[in-house]
Amino acid sequence: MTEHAKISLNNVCKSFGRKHVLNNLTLDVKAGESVVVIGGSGTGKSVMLKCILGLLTPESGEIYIDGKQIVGLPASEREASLRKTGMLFQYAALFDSLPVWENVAFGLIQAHGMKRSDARDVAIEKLALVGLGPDMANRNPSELSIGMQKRVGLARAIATNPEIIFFDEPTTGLDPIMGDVIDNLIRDCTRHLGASTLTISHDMESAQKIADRIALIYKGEVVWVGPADEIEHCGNPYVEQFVRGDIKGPIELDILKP
Ligand SMILES: Nc1ncnc2c1ncn2[C@@H]1O[C@H](COP(=O)(O)OP(=O)(O)OP(=O)(O)O)[C@@H](O)[C@H]1O
Repeated sequence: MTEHAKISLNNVCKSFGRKHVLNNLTLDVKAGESVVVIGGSGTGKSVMLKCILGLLTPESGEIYIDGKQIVGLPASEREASLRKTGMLFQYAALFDSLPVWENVAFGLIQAHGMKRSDARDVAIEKLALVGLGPDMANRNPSELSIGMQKRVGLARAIATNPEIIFFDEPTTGLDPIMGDVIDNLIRDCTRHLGASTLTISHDMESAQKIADRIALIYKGEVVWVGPADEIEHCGNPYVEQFVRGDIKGPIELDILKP
């Protein structure tokens, strides 16, 4: 594990039957750093995130969260490490049965035992950080646009002031302008908190906006990792093909195989 890494994956392998999805995947996120993992469909990005969140168990390798190795730990100990993290899911994944403020305050009340009235105050403060006024607090999530739901999801992800935040395809399903708004909010909110973030994305433009470093994964391996502003001129053939969106190059599409 790299010194000061907040998240560290070391030679992580995960297969389903004979299909090797993660192949010795190694990646670090340092304190205060934003790392975006990009890659095509089916390259293992979600499986990587599920291994970190303990929803899948790798066959081998180690995963450290803030220095603590979590693979193979009993659920209660793993959950204790994950309590210092926040997460924004792909489609915000809000509870329709709860008003907006309670969605934001959910972790504060359930995992941190905060009094409901205090948690509501924190929720309103976090909603303000993502540009939503107190009039939103009692609304039902199903009344909101997708962009607003993403903002609520972001407010929830930062509600506990987590040191580590995971973002799963944060701009998927948004128009380019709303995508840009969400990218800016992600960048500003996470910098404001000093959080370390790991984001998975298909979207190069979004990755370049929010990342300090970008990692490209292909067939469950990191084939390039480097500073976001170097990606366009790095000379790596996998990156060049991905950036150009070209069919020709070392990246094979399963769908084109005979
Ligand atoms: N529970 C599972 N059982 C069997 N195979 C799985 C399971 N979960 C994922 N896979 C396979 O693992 C591979 C990687 O999937 P993953 O969802 O990580 O891709 P991804 O890079 O996140 O793609 P996308 O960007 O399309 O979401 C795929 O071939 C997928 O079918």
